[in-house]
Amino acid sequence: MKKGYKDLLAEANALVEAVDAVEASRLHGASNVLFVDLRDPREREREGTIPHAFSCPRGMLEFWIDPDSPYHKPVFAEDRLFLFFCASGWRSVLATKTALEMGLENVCHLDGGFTAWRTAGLPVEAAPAKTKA
Ligand SMILES: O=S(=O)([O-])[S-]
Repeated sequence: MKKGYKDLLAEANALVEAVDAVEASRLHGASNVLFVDLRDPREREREGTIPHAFSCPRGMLEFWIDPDSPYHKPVFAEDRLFLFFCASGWRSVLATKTALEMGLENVCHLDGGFTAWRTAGLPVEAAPAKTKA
């Protein structure tokens, strides 16, 4: 392996701002902060999510951020702090590094992810499966 996952994580951790669950809970609810849930829909349905989190499956991140992409989501063009989280913090630190490299300046990730949030006794809401219209 030219560069393994540990190398990628170390590089990202050196660059990216991490917030712990308590710090994240202080940011939660502020209108200029968007919590971005990178987990897959099945993880969200099984575990629930952080209230009002915006769901962006990790695989779509680059395409939803880039305004030149046909899949762009305007929410990523808003002037906000984007707080990325996943289950335990690996996907989110890599995703946050990517978001920074793409030009989003106001970004951080939740150290320990949703697991740390739930373990801290912070609020969780159900994330029901989307029903087809
Ligand atoms: O990417 S992960 O930390 O949720 S396993």
